[in-house]
Amino acid sequence: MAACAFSCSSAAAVKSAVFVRGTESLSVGGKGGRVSIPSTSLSCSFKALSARQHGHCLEGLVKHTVQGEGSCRRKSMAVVRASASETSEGACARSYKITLLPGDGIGPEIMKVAKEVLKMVGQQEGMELAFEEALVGGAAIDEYGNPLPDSSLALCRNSDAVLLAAIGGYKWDNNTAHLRPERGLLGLRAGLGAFANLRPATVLPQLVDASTLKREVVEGVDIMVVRELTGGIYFGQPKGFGVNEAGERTGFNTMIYSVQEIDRIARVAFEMARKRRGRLCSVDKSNVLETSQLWRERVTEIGKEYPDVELSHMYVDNAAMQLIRAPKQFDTIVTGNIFGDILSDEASMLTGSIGMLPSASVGESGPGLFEPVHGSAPDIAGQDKANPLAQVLSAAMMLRYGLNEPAAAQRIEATVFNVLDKGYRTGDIMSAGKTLVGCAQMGDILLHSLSQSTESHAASLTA
Ligand SMILES: NC(=O)c1ccc[n+]([C@@H]2O[C@H](COP(=O)([O-])OP(=O)(O)OC[C@H]3O[C@@H](n4cnc5c(N)ncnc54)[C@H](O)[C@@H]3O)[C@@H](O)[C@H]2O)c1
Ligand SMILES: CC(C)[C@H](C(=O)O)[C@@H](O)C(=O)O
Repeated sequence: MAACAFSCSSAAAVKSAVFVRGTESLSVGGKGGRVSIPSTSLSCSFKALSARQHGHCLEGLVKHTVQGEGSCRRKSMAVVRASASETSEGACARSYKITLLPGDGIGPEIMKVAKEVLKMVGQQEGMELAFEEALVGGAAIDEYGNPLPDSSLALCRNSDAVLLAAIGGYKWDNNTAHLRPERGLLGLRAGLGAFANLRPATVLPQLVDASTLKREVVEGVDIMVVRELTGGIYFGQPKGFGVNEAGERTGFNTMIYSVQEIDRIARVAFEMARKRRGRLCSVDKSNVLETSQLWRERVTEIGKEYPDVELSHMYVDNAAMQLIRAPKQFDTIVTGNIFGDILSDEASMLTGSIGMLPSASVGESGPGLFEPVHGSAPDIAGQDKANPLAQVLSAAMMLRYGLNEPAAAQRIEATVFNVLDKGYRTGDIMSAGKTLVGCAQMGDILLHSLSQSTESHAASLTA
């Protein structure tokens, strides 16, 4: 596994113009936090969030430790990795262990595309990518009677990054709770400590008309939803089924957040907002819920550390409405687990399709988890109709946020951009005058376009 060090100052260390615009650097975990998302300058921070020189780099997201200025110069980047090996060209190869979790439904179809794209971009960027696959969700229930076998979690934990497709399907919908695919996903997120879920919703110019909303409403939308992922009502105890005084069956869950859980996700969100357009909207239901009252109080308190970020608060019901009414008012949104689940799905429709939205889930230590926002789409599984772009873009987020390989990430994003520019569309984003393709064909087109990409071409899209 890669233990790396890097210190780069490259114009080619790309700022993505497309999907994570302006979010080049982000430290997770607050003061003393251990995860840093790479910046355009590819220097890392640790402890003091503002100390973005070189020095400490994250242990955590990529389990890397900085060892000083790189001695291997590749293209315009100075990169050194403890495990770097010499390639036949004498260039430094960075080695990464990536666990792939294809999961269920359309998962295997879209993962196949993403894997091929990663293989090609790995060659182009001089990375050694070692892939291992494991079962999770329904596929793991079928094989092992467990939606998250210990072996799958162990493999993930021992990776540099985890790329998940999606889990779930009709077949397992009536299983008892511990034998549901969703339980595997939640266990994975918790098991990796991936508490911060970054869900960008960016309307690409090519897809403005794919949205069900009016062009003038969605054009230019660029929102980052920062969703708390390992707390709240999803994990609160007690939960279960019972019987009330009238003898009726009941079901109950507990929505609970601790100060520490709120503070750390708030810091992630403030950092994110600071790197974007400097506006953070915290979404809660503090007019009703005590959990939300604490949430609002703590977010306001943490906000004092970020005087440069404009903080606002909004009730979740209003936020759901405002996202449709005037989505451009939002820059960065921070919210709890269940509100984030719902709002990010809603935000996906601004962009045309949930099939376009990637996500990154990161924690204070351990590898990050990268997955599309969408589910296993059982209604179209096995029909070659799935849009693989959210999966491919999740792979790009993995490269940028999980492996600190922004040039490779940007190369993928530019390729997606190009393919859309040329008019290729899967069914979910199809519009008049465009060319309808299936999942596999979209993969072939991506590979063809990627094979023709050059660094200068990729960089020109971000200029
Ligand atoms: N992260 C995950 O693994 C995840 C996320 C959400 C839902 N799920 C699970 O997925 C299953 C189905 O859930 P659902 O139907 O509510 O949500 P879904 O996201 O799977 O599908 C919703 C709709 O969007 C379409 N869609 C989704 N992804 C698409 C893609 N890449 N290309 C084209 N169309 C796409 C589907 O065909 C469907 O019509 C459930 O078992 C659910 O628990 C898993
Ligand atoms: C499948 C389910 C557990 C999951 C969630 O609710 O978090 C999904 O909806 C998502 O958004 O990734």
